[in-house]
Amino acid sequence: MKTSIATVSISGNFTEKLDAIAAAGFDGLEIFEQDFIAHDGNPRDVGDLIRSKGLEITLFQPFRDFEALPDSIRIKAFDRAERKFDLMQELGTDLLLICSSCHPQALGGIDRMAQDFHELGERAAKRGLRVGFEALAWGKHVNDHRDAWEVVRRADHQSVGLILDSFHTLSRKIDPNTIRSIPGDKIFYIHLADAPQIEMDLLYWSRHFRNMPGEGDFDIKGFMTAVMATGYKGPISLEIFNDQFRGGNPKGIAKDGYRSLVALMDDVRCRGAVPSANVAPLPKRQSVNGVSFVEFASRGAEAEALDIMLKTLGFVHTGNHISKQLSLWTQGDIRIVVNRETIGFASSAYVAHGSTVCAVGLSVDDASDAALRARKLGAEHFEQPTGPGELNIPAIRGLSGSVLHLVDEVSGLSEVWDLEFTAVHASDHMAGLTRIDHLAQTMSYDEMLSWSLFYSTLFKMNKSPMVDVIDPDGLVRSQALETVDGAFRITLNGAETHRTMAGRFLADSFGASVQHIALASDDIFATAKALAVSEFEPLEIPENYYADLAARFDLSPEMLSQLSVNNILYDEDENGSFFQMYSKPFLKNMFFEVVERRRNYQGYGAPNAPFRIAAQKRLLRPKGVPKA
Ligand SMILES: O=C(O)c1ccc(O)c(O)c1
Ligand SMILES: [Mg+2]
Repeated sequence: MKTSIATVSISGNFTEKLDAIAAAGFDGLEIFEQDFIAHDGNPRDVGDLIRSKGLEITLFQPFRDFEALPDSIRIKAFDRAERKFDLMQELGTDLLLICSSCHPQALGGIDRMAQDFHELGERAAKRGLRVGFEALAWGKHVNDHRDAWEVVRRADHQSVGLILDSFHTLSRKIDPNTIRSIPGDKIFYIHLADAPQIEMDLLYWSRHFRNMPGEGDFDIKGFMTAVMATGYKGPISLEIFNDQFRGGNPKGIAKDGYRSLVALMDDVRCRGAVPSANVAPLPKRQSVNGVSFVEFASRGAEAEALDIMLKTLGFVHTGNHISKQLSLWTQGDIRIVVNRETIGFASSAYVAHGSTVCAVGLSVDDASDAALRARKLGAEHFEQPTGPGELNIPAIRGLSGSVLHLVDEVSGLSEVWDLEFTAVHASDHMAGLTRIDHLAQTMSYDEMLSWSLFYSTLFKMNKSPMVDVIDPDGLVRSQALETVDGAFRITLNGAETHRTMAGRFLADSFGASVQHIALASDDIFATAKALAVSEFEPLEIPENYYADLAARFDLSPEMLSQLSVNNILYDEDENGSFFQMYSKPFLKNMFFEVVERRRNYQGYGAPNAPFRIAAQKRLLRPKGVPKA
């Protein structure tokens, strides 16, 4: 099974596209005609250049408005095709994609189209070339792969086949299982693209919003499983028209594409649809059992401020590292490490970003398998020298080069705390915080698809629908990913302007990172009481908010007054209710959140975000100072 990608999917000039595609690991590429025309090299040299990078040209496309034209312009269409055949022979590729006609004069008629394709097949065969017919979702007469197949079937020529494109089939909600009855050897090529489920004009949706398999909402696995059932053995190729990607980093986008394709083929293989010899299996996707630890890189006064914040949140400084300047703070199952080292990875993270979450430990069933899967999907391995008595925990690079450690029980890695840390204080005077409910990572909006693909391909995690978070100074988009049991939750918050709280954090910390950590309590009112004793200062929520709560929900006066006295925010969904309390912002716009989920509430309190952000911004922007 060959992997391929269309040049149109990648940003940059032609050479940058080729380099990025080769570096990502693809077997081949399809030349999108515009990219070739804009390039200044002759076709023979372009072909040689591509092959010198170890890539095959799997297809040339698109050839438009060919079939079922009236006689007056039909001859010209065949002449155009001959010119493209010349070009393909120079380039060194044998397959031309013909997309269904949008020509205003196209006549339609299955047999007329089939006749045209038969004749074109004859001409292609003379040169050892082939043509494939793809139904555009907005084609004038053919806009459904079943009709395109009927044309190909009636053309009855060995050099004429069908090209399927997941976007055109799934955007029109055509059942992909209709593909199963097409003979695999008559399918010449597969285009794969996902897309967010939005109601819009098909052409506009396709040309601007496609994304990598797994990044959108289409059932790409169902589509691919049906394709594989036909016995199809040709290339699978990404064809992604996306405005963000056009302006993105070529290498990063190519890498995401490869990751999405490899993960997809492995998922399809797991469904038994691909002979296992065809695709090497990846170690299986694992769930995440929770956040094992969060590590901050910090120094001096900022580290002191962090210590104080942890203390007021009821954490206890329980241990110090045997050889490094690492202090461990614990509460319930939560571990927070403050790293004050002046050499090594955390120190570099501090120099680059200031005080920051430099590492996160995720607890999984099999850490080395999880690390191997990640590396096979293109994640960067991380290792740093270990001192005497220290364990080498499998790790990969995550957001902005931070480190994601994978910790399991099997290999004794979870005992690192006993082995590497000496006890300082016994844990007492806790505020009832039990575990990390979720980590919130802030990034630029352009990075969101990439990181959501990262988590969903590495681990067994589901995406929630994206929500808009209204900041007084702009919009922030938020995408949550969570394991089925909710043991690990992460929210990705995408900022587009530096004026939002998220955008300011991004600018101040020179890159994406964890902006807040939500800590779970089983009884938020008891926690609030304990936190008052430890002098925790909650973010103050205005009375207007509580007056609105009284109008929106059926809450008792006692409950409303308890919420208001404790500055606790409230939300509910059909499964349960949610309570949230925030810290004031500290360091560079970071903060903690305390949450209680009752029954089976699944969200993150998105309706409360505008009020929380406004309250935080009141503290960050002194009164009377005009906004920037
Ligand atoms: O948007 C288009 O015109 C277009 C062209 C070629 C394709 O393969 C395709 O899927 C769409
Ligand atoms: Mg296509």
